[in-house]
Amino acid sequence: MTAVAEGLRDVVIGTSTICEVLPSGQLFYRGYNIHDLADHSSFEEVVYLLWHGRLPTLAQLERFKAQLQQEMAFAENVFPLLKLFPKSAPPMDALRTAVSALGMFDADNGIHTPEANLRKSIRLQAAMPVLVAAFERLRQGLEPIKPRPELGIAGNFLYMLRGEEADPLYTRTLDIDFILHADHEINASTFATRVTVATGADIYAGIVSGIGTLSGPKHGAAAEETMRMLLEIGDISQVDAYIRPRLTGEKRIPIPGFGHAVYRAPDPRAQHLREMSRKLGELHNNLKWFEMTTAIEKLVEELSNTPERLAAGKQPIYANVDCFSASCYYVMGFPVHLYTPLFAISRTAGWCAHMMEQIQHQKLIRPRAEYVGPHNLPYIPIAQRENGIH
Ligand SMILES: CC(=O)SCCNC(=O)CCNC(=O)[C@H](O)C(C)(C)COP(=O)(O)OP(=O)(O)OC[C@H]1O[C@@H](n2cnc3c(N)ncnc32)[C@H](O)[C@@H]1OP(=O)(O)O
Ligand SMILES: O=C([O-])CC(=O)C(=O)O
Repeated sequence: MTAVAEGLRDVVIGTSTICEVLPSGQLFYRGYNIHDLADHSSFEEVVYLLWHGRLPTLAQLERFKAQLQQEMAFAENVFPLLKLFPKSAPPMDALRTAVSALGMFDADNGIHTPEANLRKSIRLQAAMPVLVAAFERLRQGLEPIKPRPELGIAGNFLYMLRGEEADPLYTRTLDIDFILHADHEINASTFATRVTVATGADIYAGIVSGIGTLSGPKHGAAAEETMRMLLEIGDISQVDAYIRPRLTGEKRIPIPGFGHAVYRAPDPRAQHLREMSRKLGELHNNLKWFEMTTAIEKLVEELSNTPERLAAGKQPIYANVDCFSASCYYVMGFPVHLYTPLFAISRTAGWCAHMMEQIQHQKLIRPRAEYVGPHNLPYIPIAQRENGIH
């Protein structure tokens, strides 16, 4: 058997035309630079790009937005179920369960034609923000609000969460955040969705796998962990005392929001989020979290930029996409437990694009493990086994 690739690092699982991640710190969706998309595009336009492989014309985008808007009420099928969940349920668990149930209301469930998969993707993309906002209101003891589809995905999400139309600056900030989080090649959750549909399972099953996989702190929950760390540190004067021992002490503890499995240079998405965090901080006259994150960033880079690490071919440890998302969301007033669901809303775009591509490939994904356990043990009948010696 070939050499073991722990964590499948740098293993190429197939070809794709969706997303290119370069270790040198560049990111492209369908060949378009993430910087151009973040500066000029809307989330809906990026979803169209990811699913259709080309940027839409104005008429195509209007038609696509209308399709998304039409499906925003679809999520209401599972509102009675959301009401049964405990208010203390982790929102990612609620989302995973709600999406799983929603599939049973979709007439296209189990139909695998490209047309049916596109219709389901539109329904899922429209449903995710509605489900997240509705469950958050229920958690707060409030009734879910009916969507206002004409506000678009980001605007309607903010409206459904707060019961009032959001400031256009907030809507645009969230829209850019969704663009930046929409896709990232074969990250863990996208891989999980591809593995799921490669068996012939439905894309609802794939999204359930994706949500479950995104919920871990090494992946999608890193922004929540970053914010909890910022709150624990409490003040910029405490940054050094908190970070230094975790990076250089006997027992190393990973710093959330830093490091990446592919990038060996700064994550190109972080620069947009850093700037957004600064602007939001200025707007609210609350630069505390931005400044604290920047101080951590400077220290982590400095402490990881050692001659020993560089000699061993390791790079400084840079901020990833989750690092400055934390302070952006906090200043925008989102509860910390909503940060990962926000990620799931945007990543649905990438998950669906990858699942639709995977279904075209029609190849089961089935890697191997190198077996290193014992061989050929004698089978001892249960009555003769003693204290684990058998
Ligand atoms: C959307 C996303 O999923 S982005 C990632 C979100 N996750 C996080 O922010 C959690 C914190 N980060 C991490 O745990 C890691 O960086 C991961 C899981 C993302 C990537 O892990 P790996 O691929 O193993 O990282 P990599 O091989 O580049 O690590 C190289 C070295 O840097 C260290 N390192 C990497 N990230 C960190 C970090 N956040 N804090 C401290 N040290 C780190 C590793 O311990 C390793 O050092 P060593 O070889 O001396 O033991
Ligand atoms: O690509 C990865 O491994 C993680 C990541 O940045 C993402 O999913 O956005």
